[in-house]
Amino acid sequence: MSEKVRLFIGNIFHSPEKLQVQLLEGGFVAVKDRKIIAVGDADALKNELNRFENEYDVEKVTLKASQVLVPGFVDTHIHAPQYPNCGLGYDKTLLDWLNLYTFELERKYRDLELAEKVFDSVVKKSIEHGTTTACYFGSLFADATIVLADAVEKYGQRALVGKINMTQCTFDDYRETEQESLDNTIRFVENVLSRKNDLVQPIITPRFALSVDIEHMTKLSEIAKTYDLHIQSHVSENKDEIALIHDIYDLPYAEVYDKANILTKKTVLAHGIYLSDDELKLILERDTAISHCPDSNTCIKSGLCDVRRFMECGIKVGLGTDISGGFSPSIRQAMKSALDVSIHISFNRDNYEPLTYKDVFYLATLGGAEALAMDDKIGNFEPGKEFDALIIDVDIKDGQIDYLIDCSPWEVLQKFIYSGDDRNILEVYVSGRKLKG
Ligand SMILES: O=c1[nH]c(=O)c2nc[nH]c2[nH]1
Ligand SMILES: [Zn+2]
Repeated sequence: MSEKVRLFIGNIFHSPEKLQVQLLEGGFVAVKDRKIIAVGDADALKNELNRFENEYDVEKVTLKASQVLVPGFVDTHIHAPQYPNCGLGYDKTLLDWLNLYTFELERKYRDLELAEKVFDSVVKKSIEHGTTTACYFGSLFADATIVLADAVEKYGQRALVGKINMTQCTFDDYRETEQESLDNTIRFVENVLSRKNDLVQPIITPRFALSVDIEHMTKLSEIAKTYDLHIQSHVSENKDEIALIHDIYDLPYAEVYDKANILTKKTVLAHGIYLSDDELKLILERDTAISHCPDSNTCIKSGLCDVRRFMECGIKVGLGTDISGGFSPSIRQAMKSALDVSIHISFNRDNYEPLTYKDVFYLATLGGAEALAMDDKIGNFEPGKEFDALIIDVDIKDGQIDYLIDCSPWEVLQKFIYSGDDRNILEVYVSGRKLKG
C-alpha cells in the first residue's frame, strides 16, 4: 500500500517571503500527513503529477475558479475570557473600560462552568473565521486557563495560551499575591507542557506594566527562560496609561519591559501606538514583535496606529483581533480595519502610502507566524512546514457577496478581504487535519 498524499490544485496565494504575496495560478500544494511536501505552479504540476501518482496514493482536491487556497490566519492577540463582552463598553477608553467592563467580567472565571461555556464558544468561533493559530490571553485563574487549553486541544487549533499575571492595580478580589502568581504560573505551564501536544504551548503573560511591577515581571521572565517559553503583554496603547507608567518609572514604556528582561525574540506586544523611534529601535534590537489590533484601537479610542512604520523599520508584525477591545473574532475583519486605519492616516500625511490588500494578507499569514516566532513551522506553503490552510470561496449561496461577474484570482482575494465573512471560508486545516468543512 503506498502512502497517501493530498494534492490541492487551483489558485493558491501565499507569502513566500516577508511582505511579498505570490499567486500560483492553477498550481498545487502536496500534503503528506501533517506537512507540505511540495508546492508549485501549473507547469510544475504538469511535471510532478505523474511522479506523485506513481509514488503515492493521491487524493486530489480541485478548487473552482471562485475559490483560492491560502495559509491559515494567525491571530496574534485575543483575550478568550473577554469574548462575552464583544461589542460592549466602547463608550469608554482603556482604563475605564478595564475597570468598568473587563475586570468585572474576568473576575467571574473562578466559575469553571462559565469558563467551559465561553472558551468552547470562542475557540470554535475563532476556527470558523479561519484562525488556525491563536495567541490567547487566558484568565488570571490557572484552573480556568487550563480549561481554555482543554478547549483549544479539543478543537485542534494551534495556540499559545497564557495565564494572566496581575498582582496590583485591579480589584482586591481579582489579583494574586506575587507568590500565588509565580506558583500558579508554573502549575499552568507544567500542565500544558505535560500534554505533549505540540500544537498547544504555554505563554508567559504579564498583563501590562501597571498590573505587575518590574521585580515581579523579572521573575516571570525567568520562568519564560527556564522553560524556553513565549511572552506576551501590552505596550504603549493609551495616553493615560502611558502617563501613569511614566509617573511610576520615569522611563519609556519599552524600557520598563527591557529592564524586566521581557523583550525577547519570542515576545509579542500588543498595540505600540505611541512608541518613540528609540523604543522601536530597542524592540527591533531585541527581535520582539508587535501585534497590530486596529479594531480595538478604534473601539476603545486608543488611537491611530501607524503599522507601516513598524514594518519599515523591520519589526515583526502580525494582526490581532484583541477581543473584546475589538468586537470581532475575525482576522479578515482585522485585515479590513488595518486597511481603513492606514487610509485614514494617509489623509493627513503627505507621501504616506496606505497599506494594500496584499500587505494585510501578508500580515494575517506569514507576518503573524513571524510575530509568534513560528515561521519555521507555519505561515506559508513552503515544503517542510505544517499544512495550516483555508479554502475560500466567494461564490456561495447565502453569503454577503453575490458573485455576478467572473473574477481573476487576485480579485477573488480582494473580494474576500473587503466583502467576505466566515461563510466564505469553506474549509480550515491545522497541521493537515480538517477542522471545518
Ligand atoms: O486592549 C487591551 N485589553 C486588555 O485587556 C488590556 N489589559 C491591559 N491593557 C489592555 N489592553
Ligand atoms: Zn489586549
